[in-house]
Amino acid sequence: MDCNRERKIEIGNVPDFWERVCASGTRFLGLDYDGTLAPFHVDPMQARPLSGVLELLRAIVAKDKMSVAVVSGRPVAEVLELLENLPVTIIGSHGFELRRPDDDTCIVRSPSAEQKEGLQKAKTKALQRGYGRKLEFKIASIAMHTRGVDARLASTMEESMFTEWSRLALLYDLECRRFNGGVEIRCAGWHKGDAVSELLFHQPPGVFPVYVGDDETDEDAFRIIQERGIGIKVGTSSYPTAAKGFLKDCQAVKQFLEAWISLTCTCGS
Ligand SMILES: O=P(O)(O)OC[C@H]1O[C@H](O[C@H]2O[C@H](CO)[C@@H](O)[C@H](O)[C@H]2O)[C@H](O)[C@@H](O)[C@@H]1O
Repeated sequence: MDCNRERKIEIGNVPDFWERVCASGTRFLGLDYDGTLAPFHVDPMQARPLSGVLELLRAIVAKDKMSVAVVSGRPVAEVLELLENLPVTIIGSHGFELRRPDDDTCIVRSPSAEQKEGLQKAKTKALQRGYGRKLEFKIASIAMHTRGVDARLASTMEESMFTEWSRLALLYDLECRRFNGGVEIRCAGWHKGDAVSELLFHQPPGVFPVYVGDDETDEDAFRIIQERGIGIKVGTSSYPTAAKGFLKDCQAVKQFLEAWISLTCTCGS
């Protein structure tokens, strides 16, 4: 990896981003997966990082594997497969799973009995509507995917499940959230932001956190770090965001990673 060439993509809305990162003694980088490291694809297991991104991640991890984490709504096992077993901390299932780079075991937060009952009812509701083939079952949530579905039908599906699942959420300590390409009902009380906060607790005091993500679920992480670091939103926002900076798309994220590497080479990590 060429460390000597300066490559600094501009971070929208934060013109002094690289100066601020460089001025910090230690940094932590949190990266969302879908829509951030990998462009969307109708088939979730075909959503691969852009060419060259895995190599960049390997270089960042080789420098300091404890200062970076991939934070996803996907199960850890899927992220690990898509990242070709990259030895990096992975937070999966919106924070409910954690896998450390040196440990094959995955730490899982279990939903309560009440939440499990609610998820079961949520499954039944979706099956009754005939959406079974669009469901994804995870440790603490059920997602209904609509990518690839005709836009009007997708909207009908999303609205109906959002309404039904929101009712159930109130009764079973769950929450219903929209995401890019569907709707998800998931356990309340823990999210990406909490999981990132837990990781930061084990970082050196004064660490400067940067978090890059594209989706509504990343807002929890943006909020957690906003007082002490910088959240970067990928793409344009159709809702208010707690991120301070912006990157256009996954290609821009790749350029960001290149700049991050050259930065840690020139001003230390
Ligand atoms: O937190 P993320 O890493 O952004 O994960 C969010 C969801 O990503 C996956 O779904 C999304 O990407 C798929 C592949 O491009 C796409 O088909 C789908 O429409 C997107 O919503 C994943 O399947 C979900 O489990 C994650 O929650």
